[in-house]
Amino acid sequence: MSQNAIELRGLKKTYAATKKTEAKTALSGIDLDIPRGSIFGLLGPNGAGKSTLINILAGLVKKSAGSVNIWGFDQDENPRQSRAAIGVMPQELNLDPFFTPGASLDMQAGLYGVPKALRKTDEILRLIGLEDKANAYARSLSGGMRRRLLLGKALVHSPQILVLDEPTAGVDIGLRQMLWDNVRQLNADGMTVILTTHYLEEAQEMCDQIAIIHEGALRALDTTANLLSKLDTKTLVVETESAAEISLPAGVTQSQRADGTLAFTYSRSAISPGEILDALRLAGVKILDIQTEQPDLQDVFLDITK
Ligand SMILES: Nc1ncnc2c1ncn2[C@@H]1O[C@H](COP(=O)(O)OP(=O)(O)OP(=O)(O)O)[C@@H](O)[C@H]1O
Repeated sequence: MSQNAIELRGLKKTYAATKKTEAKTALSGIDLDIPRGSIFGLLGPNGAGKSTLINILAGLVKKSAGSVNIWGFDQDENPRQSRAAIGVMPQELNLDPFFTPGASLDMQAGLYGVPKALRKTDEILRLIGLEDKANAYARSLSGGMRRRLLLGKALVHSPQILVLDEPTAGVDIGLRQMLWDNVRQLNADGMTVILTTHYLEEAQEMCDQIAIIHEGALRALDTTANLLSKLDTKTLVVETESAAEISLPAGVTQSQRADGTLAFTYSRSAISPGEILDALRLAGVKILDIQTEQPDLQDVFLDITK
């Protein structure tokens, strides 16, 4: 059996034209393997095609071409099994206001055909910290509690793969921490996690592997560490006592930051920070403090999607 949780080949999606809108190609042929057991980040600017991809995985949007294999099951040949392998926490808070969290989880389990004896309603309520709200109406829950309930609903059928679409958009730090603790725990217990987020620091911290999509195409796919090491630029930040005319090695750009420090950006494969410091000394600049800055995921992202 395949060692990948998800395998996509030539995945395309074109939304049909309507009276008001032209046809729109959201995915233009994606080949992608997502390894089992990983926390995988799907990143891209607004409109890149992330939600389309996730909705195709969830069986909510019909692909135009290509193949989707989920946990070894081809989506066209085995739609039921491939759907059962995946749980999706959607972006929108689409909860029925008249259901209690307990009833909501129970009904979702019923929709997935989980027999009553195998339902884990109490266990899930505990995991998402809503055991004391089991019998409260959804409309009385705070936004954060509703989001936790959506996570719970994605888990009722014990899927092998959990998909989180912008799980932390607009949530406070406490809830964000709780969601990530939940996700780490589920992943440690063997669940493959796929997430989209606009918070790049979060992706950098959480994900083993990252795919960047832009305008419907896959632009980068690598481990987070490799993506970060690919960017060759580095910055040396120097606090000086006095300004001076500095004759810098070719390829180094100098700028002044708002706090008065000088920033020198250079290509680390071509220049060493020692060469920049030598140039500063030669110009008679007195150095009070120095630090270097590595590129972060935001730099990688901007480089790829510019
Ligand atoms: N139902 C639809 N009908 C027509 N076009 C659509 C539909 N859904 C999405 N699109 C278009 O497809 C493209 C990709 O949209 P998608 O929602 O997949 O992007 P996204 O990467 O999830 O963006 P965001 O980060 O803003 O959520 C966009 O140009 C969008 O306008």
